[in-house]
Amino acid sequence: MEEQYSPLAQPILYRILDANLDRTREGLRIIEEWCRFGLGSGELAEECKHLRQEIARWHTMTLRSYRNTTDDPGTELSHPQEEQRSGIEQLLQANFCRVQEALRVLEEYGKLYHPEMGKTFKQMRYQVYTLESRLLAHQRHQVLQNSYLYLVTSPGERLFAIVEAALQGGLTLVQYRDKNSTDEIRLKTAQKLCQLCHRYNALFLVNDRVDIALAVDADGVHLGQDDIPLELARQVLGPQRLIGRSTHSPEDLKRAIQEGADYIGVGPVYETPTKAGRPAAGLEYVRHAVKNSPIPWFAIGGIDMNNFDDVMATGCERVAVVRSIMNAEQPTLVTQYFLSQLNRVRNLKAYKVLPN
Ligand SMILES: Cc1ncc(COP(=O)(O)OP(=O)(O)O)c(N)n1
Ligand SMILES: Cc1nc(C(=O)O)sc1CCOP(=O)(O)O
Ligand SMILES: [Mg+2]
Repeated sequence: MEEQYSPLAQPILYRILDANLDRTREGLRIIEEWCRFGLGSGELAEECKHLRQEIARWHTMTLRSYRNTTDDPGTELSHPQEEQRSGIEQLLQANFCRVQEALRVLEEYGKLYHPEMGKTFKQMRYQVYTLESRLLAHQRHQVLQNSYLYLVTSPGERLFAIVEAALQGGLTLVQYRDKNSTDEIRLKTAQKLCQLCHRYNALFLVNDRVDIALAVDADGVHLGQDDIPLELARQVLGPQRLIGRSTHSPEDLKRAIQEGADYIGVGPVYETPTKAGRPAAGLEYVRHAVKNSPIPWFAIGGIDMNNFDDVMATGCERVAVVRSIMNAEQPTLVTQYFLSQLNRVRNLKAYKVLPN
């Protein structure tokens, strides 16, 4: 790498560059390990590796030779937040932040070192922003793919306690549904629920309201047939957030898939007081979804422990419930029961005891 002399005292510049080259390489390595071992995504891991190699080309022996760790006051500095990570989400966020900050430093100080360095590191910073979005999207889709039980909430004094109990039972997908509260309450509740779900690495979606989903940084939104068009929601939310769509007929199902829904609701399987007035689409429509939906879908409407086996007998693998969990005396146990039964059916299919 050719060097250009700068007015800044050379050892200082070289130490700044060395420290930040190190920081970006380390941060990217941490992210890469998650892409590889956590997400099993060769493509994302390869991208991190490629970036690390690009950065390594700038990390010359000359720059490294100016390192002076013993006299660096920065090695002693640590923020309490660096000592603790609440989960993988926070760990990744902290490392993306660290990499992006260091790339910005390299972009600015690099201009004093080499005519190409500023431009190169600016480009890399944008590549890292894109990587962060892709990783987040990948992670969300993966959790969705592995979610077989979906809790759609109803308002009530025990809302947070019930959702937390269900999360403790292994729930990974939650939708906040509240038809009557003021927007002020909806926003506050959504914020709290979102934090709660993320603490358990579960996805959090908002019913109907794209604006609230965005405001609380939810993982996505659930739209009904009478809500805003999916295309518009996608424009607002971007490609990395999830969009679910209710469907009540084969035509709805086909359209939702064509419009790019990430998952669909299929129902009501049975008439239900939670959605009073909507006629049941029935098990026949569930059988149609079994054969025709290439994307994840959840049977919904009146599903409880008594009729669960009938629903599963159609070949359905995922269910969404409101009352079965929200009205349960022991939401953790009910969640565990549903999850174990859903698991059992999938295992029977995997071992060919049941047809796929
Ligand atoms: C998973 C899931 N499926 C269907 C619905 C119903 O949505 P919608 O038709 O928009 O009715 P409301 O829930 O808004 O009354 C859902 N919420 N979740
Ligand atoms: C919110 C909702 N949507 C439905 C649909 O078919 O689109 S059925 C439904 C209510 C589901 O509540 P419960 O589990 O209490 O019957
Ligand atoms: Mg709706």
